[in-house]
Amino acid sequence: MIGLSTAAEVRAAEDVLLARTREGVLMQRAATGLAAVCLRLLGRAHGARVTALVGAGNNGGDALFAGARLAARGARVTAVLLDPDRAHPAGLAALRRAGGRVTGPEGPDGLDRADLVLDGVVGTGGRGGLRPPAAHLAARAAAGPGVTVAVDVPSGVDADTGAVDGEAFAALHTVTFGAVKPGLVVGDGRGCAGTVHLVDIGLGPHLAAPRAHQLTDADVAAHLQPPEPGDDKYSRGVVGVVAGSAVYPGAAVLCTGAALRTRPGLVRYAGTAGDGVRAAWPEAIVTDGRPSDAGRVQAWVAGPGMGTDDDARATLAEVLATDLPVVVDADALTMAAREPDLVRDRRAPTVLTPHDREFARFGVPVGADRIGAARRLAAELGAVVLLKGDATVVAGPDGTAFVNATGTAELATAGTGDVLAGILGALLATGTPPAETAAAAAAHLHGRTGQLASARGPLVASDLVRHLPGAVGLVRGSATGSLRDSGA
Ligand SMILES: NC(=O)C1=CN([C@@H]2O[C@H](COP(=O)(O)OP(=O)(O)OC[C@H]3O[C@@H](n4cnc5c(N)ncnc54)[C@H](OP(=O)(O)O)[C@@H]3O)[C@@H](O)[C@H]2O)[C@@H](O)CC1
Ligand SMILES: [K+]
Repeated sequence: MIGLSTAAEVRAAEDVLLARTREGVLMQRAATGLAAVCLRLLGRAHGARVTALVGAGNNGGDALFAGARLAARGARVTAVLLDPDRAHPAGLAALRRAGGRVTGPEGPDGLDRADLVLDGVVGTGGRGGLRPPAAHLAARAAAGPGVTVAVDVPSGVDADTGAVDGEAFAALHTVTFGAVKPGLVVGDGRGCAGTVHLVDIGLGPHLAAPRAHQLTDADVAAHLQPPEPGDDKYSRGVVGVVAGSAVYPGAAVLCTGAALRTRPGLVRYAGTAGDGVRAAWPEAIVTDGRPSDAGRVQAWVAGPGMGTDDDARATLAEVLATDLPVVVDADALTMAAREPDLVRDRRAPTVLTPHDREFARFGVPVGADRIGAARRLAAELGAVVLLKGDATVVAGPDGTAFVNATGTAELATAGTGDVLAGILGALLATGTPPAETAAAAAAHLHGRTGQLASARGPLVASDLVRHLPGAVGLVRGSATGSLRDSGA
């Protein structure tokens, strides 16, 4: 699990460490790690052209010291000082000693010929979008040929929320220090940060326990264990699905299939799309009656394609009145937004899975702080909120949050939400992980499935169902190191 630490949490840990280390040690650690990543990206130092955009704070200091290291290895480094009178004095001296050139914001900056552009305008001390002329230089860097590398945080991005209020530096890579900040992996900040590289500067023991996390394949694999010799269809979790309708059985078919393919135990379906489900999934146990006719289940998935009429409302209320975990998706969200008391403070876990428009029906639009928004609704309803997006956010009522790392734009197509709901039902049915962890694991697996299903071209939702067993295998395999990266 990767902890996501806010700027204040990082600063508090830095303060403890600064008091115990010689002056400048932390910045040297940061600059050394930054220069090492730049060298890897450049492939060579000698003759490489590097332009560093340098603000007046310590973020600029990091860029200057890293520039000095690159210059000492033969790179042609130009530092563009945005506020020449306030540039980090020791960093500036080091760059000059190493043979780097220095110019003001109006001077010759080499941006249009640079092999690499370092963004040291502003880091965790920033407020709001970039000011001119930094905004102008950032736009030129993005349009130029150089690899763009943000120092700690892309300037203009809110390190805690990922909000961009105005202009921000568009980085292909971000080298961040001490801990990954939430703003690098969520919201608009995710798009500005590119690939995130974490440099250890020794903060670990001093960091407060993070309240937000990213799961890795290894974390998710722990919830996708193969069956053991004593397992049977009941011990692997029985999922109940209320979804779809006679006219639109598709959602029921996708949701049921996803639950079956995630953990092939037992799926019971109750509703008017029974014929469609029987035809597609003979493995499912189908009743055309009410949820109470379905037999014993361990978690319910309610909502995809079920409609919002009186009958659908009664079905949803019946499921929510049980003491079982319930996934509230799609049409069920519309009904829950009308009547929040249906879901508020149930004793068993409830997981709501809104996209932005569904979220707004609960009263307040998502806004730029997606983690904050999910936490607010989760606390208000006493439920887990899974807020869908490029980087899906999960929040529990106690504020524990997760940001998904495996999302792909290919998942933005009809029916993929029905598949996610089915995966989530399967992971909730065993009741082992806390519901927010199960929801985060479901989002992770859904993303991995999307990556797999779109490896050779665009996907449709039923491709996801077909690729689920492969994705489960991929996640398990990556976790033991036999396949691909860690998934973070
Ligand atoms: N502490 C440590 O030991 C370590 C810290 N480290 C590093 O320090 C960084 C934090 O440094 P920091 O606190 O000095 O603030 P920083 O991010 O440089 O910004 C302040 C400057 O930005 C300016 N500015 C603000 N908003 C702006 C905007 N929208 N657009 C343009 N400018 C804007 C603001 O201007 P002012 O408002 O004062 O006019 C001020 O000049 C951290 O991210 C990491 O890189 C590492 O070396 C590890 C050890
Ligand atoms: K920066």
